[in-house]
Amino acid sequence: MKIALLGSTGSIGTNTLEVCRRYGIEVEVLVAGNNIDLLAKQIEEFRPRIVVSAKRANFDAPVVLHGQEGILQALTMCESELVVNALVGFLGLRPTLKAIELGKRVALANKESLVVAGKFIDVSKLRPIDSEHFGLWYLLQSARQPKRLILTASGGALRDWEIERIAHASLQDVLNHPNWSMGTKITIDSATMVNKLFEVLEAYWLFETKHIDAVIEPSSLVHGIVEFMDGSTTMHASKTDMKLPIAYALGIMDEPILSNVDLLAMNIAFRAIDSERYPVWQIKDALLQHPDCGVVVNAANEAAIERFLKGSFTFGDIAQAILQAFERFEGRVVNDIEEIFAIDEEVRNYVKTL
Ligand SMILES: NC(=O)C1=CN([C@@H]2O[C@H](COP(=O)(O)OP(=O)(O)OC[C@H]3O[C@@H](n4cnc5c(N)ncnc54)[C@H](OP(=O)(O)O)[C@@H]3O)[C@@H](O)[C@H]2O)C=CC1
Ligand SMILES: CC(=O)[C@@H](O)[C@H](O)COP(=O)(O)O
Ligand SMILES: [Mn+2]
Repeated sequence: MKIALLGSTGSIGTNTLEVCRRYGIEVEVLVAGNNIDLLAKQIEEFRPRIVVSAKRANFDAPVVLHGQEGILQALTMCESELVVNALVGFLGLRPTLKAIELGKRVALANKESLVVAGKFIDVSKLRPIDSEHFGLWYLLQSARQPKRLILTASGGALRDWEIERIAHASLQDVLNHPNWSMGTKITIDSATMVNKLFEVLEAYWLFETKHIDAVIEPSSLVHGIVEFMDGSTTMHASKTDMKLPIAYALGIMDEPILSNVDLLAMNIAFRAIDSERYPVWQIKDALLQHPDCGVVVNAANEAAIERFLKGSFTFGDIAQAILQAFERFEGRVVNDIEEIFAIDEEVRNYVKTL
């Protein structure tokens, strides 16, 4: 089997390459952004036929492309039937759509694709990499009737902070995730709880139910929970290591991928998600009622994070921008995929004015 890997230099990308290394999977395409040095090392080891970087650069590969158009060209040119989309943000949407249009399957880490355009994505072509959705998928293999799907959240870096201090947390504070080592953007999303808001929408598109909720599980050892009609509740537990969901998404199953959790070291307790600590959580039900507004929340979040990283927004401003954008663009219905791109731009421009 060979794969096209988009986002090879990131947290999911490097974990994917570890899985490829371990199970001898050929990598036909490597796509990265600006981490040219790491990309060059990956090329030396995996010898891909096609390489794409954000900006024009020289690499030792038969085909070298660049930019977002280069990613789409690489997908068209490659033979791989499986594309791992580990790009971060809205930028990942066109590659997801293109891969599906070309008849390929997508191992999807780029949750933003589903958040903004779930309505236009054939989910039967997807294998979810997100740990909670992998956990839910695992639990849903039984033929029994589920009643409610529950995602777990770590609570993020600020989960034990006094609420009054949170609005002025620094980037360094926010990046101190308690359990997972991930890219900057998703780690910020974890601290605002936007990540879980996105995962609720992701679960809605993947599993076609609105009976979805989330709770905090501070150790991140339980990933997904299913309540069944008969009164049973099952939970998926595994170590905080993305190689398990990634391996399954690559078709490697029932292998000793990870060691099991140490039951005697587990101390599982659940907490409710509090909208005072995580203001974005107040729109969770409204967003499930209006899933087309995922594009609004995503664009506001990406534009607000950009301002936070540049210093013109505080951490607290991120949630406020999302809530204001959600109110302003309330109930938007999206009729076709090009409208997604138009709304995305409109919302980003709106956040610039705040
Ligand atoms: N990390 C995790 O454990 C999990 C992540 N996810 C999701 O997976 C996705 C990736 O997350 P993560 O790996 O943490 O993110 P990272 O920031 O670690 O990696 C992002 C990748 O995208 C590449 N990239 C960024 N901009 C461009 C561009 N313009 N052109 C080409 N490539 C680009 C980066 O390249 P470069 O670094 O070279 O600039 C990097 O390879 C996100 O959607 C996230 O929400 C979901 C569940 C768990
Ligand atoms: C590993 C993974 O799937 C992430 O999405 C993780 O869930 C983020 O942590 P939070 O639970 O803090 O959002
Ligand atoms: Mn997750």
